[in-house]
Amino acid sequence: MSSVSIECVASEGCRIGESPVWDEREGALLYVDITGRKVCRWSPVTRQAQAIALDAPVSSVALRKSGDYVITLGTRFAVLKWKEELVTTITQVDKDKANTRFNDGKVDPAGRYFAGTMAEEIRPAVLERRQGSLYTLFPDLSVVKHFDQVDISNGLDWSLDHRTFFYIDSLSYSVDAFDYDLQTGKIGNRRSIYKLEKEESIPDGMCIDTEGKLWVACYDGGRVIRLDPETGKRLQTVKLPVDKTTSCCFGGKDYSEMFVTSASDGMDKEWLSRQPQAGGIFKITGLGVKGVPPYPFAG
Ligand SMILES: O=C(O)[C@H](O)[C@@H](O)[C@H](O)[C@H](O)CO
Ligand SMILES: [Zn+2]
Repeated sequence: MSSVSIECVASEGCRIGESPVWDEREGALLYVDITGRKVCRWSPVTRQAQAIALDAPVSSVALRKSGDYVITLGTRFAVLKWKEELVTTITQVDKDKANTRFNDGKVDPAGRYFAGTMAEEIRPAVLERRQGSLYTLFPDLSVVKHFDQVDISNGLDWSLDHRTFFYIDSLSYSVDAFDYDLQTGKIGNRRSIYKLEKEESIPDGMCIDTEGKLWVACYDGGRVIRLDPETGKRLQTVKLPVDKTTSCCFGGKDYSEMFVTSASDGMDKEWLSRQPQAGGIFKITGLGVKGVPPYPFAG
């Protein structure tokens, strides 16, 4: 066994850190602070994070083939030009809903941007239920809704053979799988592959490693867990020094390091004083596995 070590690399304290993505072109880690309304880019060279402030909750960020980034902002898909600090709306979803916003999103192996919505939270994990939907933004900029009735649309990724889509609706306390058609982007045959145990609390963001195993950040569980989607067994638990771990991705050299985002919203003074790194970004080394580079949006 290699020895796992954990370091807090950015302690600026996100309100809800989310959507970590390794940007190989820049050699930097992208992430968002949803309620802090910022897209951030952390450089391992300067050990500093730059941030762009936005006018609405920004819940995910993804690479774009032609350069720039794409983001989910409020209920909009948008383009973010980093240097110009310019946001251009692509399209809006949930037009029939007054109180929703996008949450987690990720690009599929064919360059389609998947992202889901949820009702605005009254406080963490407390919200009007079944208001969310899962959407895809296609490279031609059309949008398809896959299903509705989602509580908190969250982590997503694809199997290494691209034939399975993994998805988390947090309040189901389950990690689900769908059959995936890479040609069309269609999903079907939903089933649960893992139910969280009590102390693991709420499943949030996730990513896949090069052995096809899933890593799930457990919100209020203070950990990431590694799951075998074939057997439904948990293979490993890595505990972090903060409770509100929200998402994870691989990055750094050869995608051999894991980055974990966290949140501080919903913590009182006493809780925050026990966990001063809440809202920080953590780097885990020595896991002995690598990740899959993120796919860029093809539109
Ligand atoms: O990080 C996210 O995905 C949500 O935006 C958060 O609000 C939490 O996950 C949620 O509160 C716990 O389920
Ligand atoms: Zn999340």
